[in-house]
Amino acid sequence: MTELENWPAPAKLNLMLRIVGRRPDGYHLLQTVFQFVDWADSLHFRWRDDDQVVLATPLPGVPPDRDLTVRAARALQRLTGVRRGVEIRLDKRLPMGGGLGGGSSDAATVLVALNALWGLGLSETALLEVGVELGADVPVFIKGVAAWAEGVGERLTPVEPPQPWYVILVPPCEVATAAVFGAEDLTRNSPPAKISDFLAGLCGNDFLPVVRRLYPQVDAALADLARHGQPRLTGTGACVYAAFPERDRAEAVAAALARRWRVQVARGLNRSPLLDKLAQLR
Ligand SMILES: C[C@@](CO)(OP(=O)(O)O)[C@H](O)COP(=O)(O)OP(=O)(O)OC[C@H]1O[C@@H](n2ccc(N)nc2=O)[C@H](O)[C@@H]1O
Ligand SMILES: Nc1ncnc2c1ncn2[C@@H]1O[C@H](COP(=O)(O)OP(=O)(O)O)[C@@H](O)[C@H]1O
Repeated sequence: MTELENWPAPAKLNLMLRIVGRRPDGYHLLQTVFQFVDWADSLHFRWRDDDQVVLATPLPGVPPDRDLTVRAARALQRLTGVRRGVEIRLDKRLPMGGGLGGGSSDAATVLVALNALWGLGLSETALLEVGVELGADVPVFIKGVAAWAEGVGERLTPVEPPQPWYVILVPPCEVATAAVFGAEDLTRNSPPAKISDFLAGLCGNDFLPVVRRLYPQVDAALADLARHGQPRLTGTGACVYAAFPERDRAEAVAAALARRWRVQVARGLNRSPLLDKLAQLR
């Protein structure tokens, strides 16, 4: 049954990221811009006769009970009391710990898909509340539109930046988000920017110097990419990317870098393919 299959969970890029303060609980207050790309995990569901949530495709290094897909489905069961079970199959294509938000996107897709398929009728606001408990990046994937984000990333304002072709390099390392947030030399007091500053190209990523220092492979990827375009870091990395207006140019740059790096060409998207999949149900 195709409505249970091929639910997309796209990657995001952080087009800028500033750290503008800290909450009393130590969490950092950010300003960031999220845009999706057409590079995605894919999720498939199968109903069960009991009320268990089972992951048929566990990820290396992630106990199934900790997997964000399983946690998302169980959060829906707890919230609504629904007594339905599901087997989840995850085609994992996005690198983990790469700053592409794959785990958060998987969680958002489970929330949106099961809310619809189980007929739970939860509002978007209710889904966003469940989502942010699973991770700060989950809400933007639920909303499914490119956004300027504040707070820890949950206060979202839609934006429509250009949708270029990106060359994304995947360095062979995972960045420990908590360690980078905890680095002594991290800038934590950037002056708040405005959306117009971002649109004028004035904002970078405050994590860049720290991640370059701690992860030589990220530093090398940025240097290689700089020979072809303007390199940027997504989130806390490890992935780095550069934008090109033409697909052909992006493909040529990717080909030049492929000997040394895992590389992916992807189109920027201001609307998530998850919204299109959901619309097909209606
Ligand atoms: C930096 C961003 C930008 O999109 O993404 P990634 O690079 O991870 O994709 C996100 O804000 C990542 O948010 P989230 O996905 O919730 O972070 P987690 O890995 O759960 O956080 C790990 C740890 O980092 C610290 N942390 C995280 C977020 C935040 N705003 N302030 C923090 O201080 C906390 O110590 C937290 O326990
Ligand atoms: N379904 C999932 N996909 C990816 N990572 C997951 C998932 N569930 C839990 N995780 C955990 O979340 C961590 C961060 O994953 P991910 O979202 O891919 O990276 P990032 O936060 O850097 O963008 C992983 O290293 C893994 O331990």
